[in-house]
Amino acid sequence: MLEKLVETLKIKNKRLIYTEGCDPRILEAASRLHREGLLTPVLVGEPEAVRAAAENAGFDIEGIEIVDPMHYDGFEAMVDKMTELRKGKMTADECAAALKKANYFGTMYVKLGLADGLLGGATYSTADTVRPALQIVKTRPGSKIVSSCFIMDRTGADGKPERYAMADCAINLHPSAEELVEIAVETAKTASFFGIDPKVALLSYSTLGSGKGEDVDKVRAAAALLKDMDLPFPVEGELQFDAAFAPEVGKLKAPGSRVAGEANVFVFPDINAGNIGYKIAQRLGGFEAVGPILQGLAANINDLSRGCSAEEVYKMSIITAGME
Ligand SMILES: CC(C)(COP(=O)(O)OP(=O)(O)OC[C@H]1O[C@@H](n2cnc3c(N)ncnc32)[C@H](O)[C@@H]1OP(=O)(O)O)[C@@H](O)C(=O)NCCC(=O)NCCS
Ligand SMILES: CC(=O)OP(=O)(O)O
Repeated sequence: MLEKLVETLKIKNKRLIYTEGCDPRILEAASRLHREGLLTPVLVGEPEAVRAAAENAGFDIEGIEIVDPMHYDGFEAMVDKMTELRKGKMTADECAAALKKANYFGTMYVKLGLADGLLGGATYSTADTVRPALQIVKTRPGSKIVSSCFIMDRTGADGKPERYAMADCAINLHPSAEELVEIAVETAKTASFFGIDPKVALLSYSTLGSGKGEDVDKVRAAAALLKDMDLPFPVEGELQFDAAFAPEVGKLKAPGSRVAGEANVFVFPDINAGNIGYKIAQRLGGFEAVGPILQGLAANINDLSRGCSAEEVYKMSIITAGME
């Protein structure tokens, strides 16, 4: 999955800042990435505390840079820059207070070009990891919203690898039809990057008019907008998950559809469905969930699930540093 990115990283020597420098999973992944020469980790935290945490957990962080917001030489300049960026929205005092925290400090570190990317969320919630990025880094040109997707991987019962993309499981609470369109397009791009030939299903509790309700109307509207666009991949909606995924149900409920029964990119109608859905696939379905990979942000910043493993931190580090 990550071969392409690993090769890029070996050449580029990217700096990645971690907002939770004392977390054992972060320390394990950072130590491994440093040892393998894939990137230059920068850990945020009080240096003695970070070193003690590494020693307790048994990871070698010799030679890894540690930055402490409370004793950072460029702190005043950082406050001034953030105050300028947040003009009319946050005062200088509010920016100074925010920057004492690792999530805001790390985000400004990236904004100032001192690191190429940021990975956080091993202990910070998604909201606290993503909000500084939304406020300071903002969306990249051409994107109206930041969204997210998970790449879901497992080896099937027949021994063959299975890979799907699921979105938006982490950021947008109640996306509008237009926002679902943007989420679908961005997720298809992310899926392609990870080797999926996208067939996009817009999920619902209804298949092509079998159920009624405002939520169905929203998903139908998004599907109609997508079908009117000149996209290089097929889209279908609204579809129930069984109609999207199971070939025999797809044929029955949506005959003639190019996506039904074969979908590999699943766009959920809202964050309730998305977050619950990906965690069910992960915990009951045995899928490895890599993400949430942020889409539409003007910098390489990613979140982790607090339930992540060190291996997931390692993979998300490679994705965060390596994706353009
Ligand atoms: C992402 C999230 C934290 C933003 O919420 P918030 O901070 O209350 O949002 P606000 O409306 O106050 O907006 C804060 C800023 O972010 C921007 N913003 C909010 N959502 C955005 C989005 N999806 N894309 C781009 N920008 C966004 C706003 O424009 C605003 O910018 P400004 O301060 O410069 O005007 C919120 O949508 C959220 O909590 N999402 C769910 C997170 C979660 O719990 N996930 C489940 C586990 S993964
Ligand atoms: C993505 C996600 O659900 O994150 P967390 O488990 O940290 O809430």
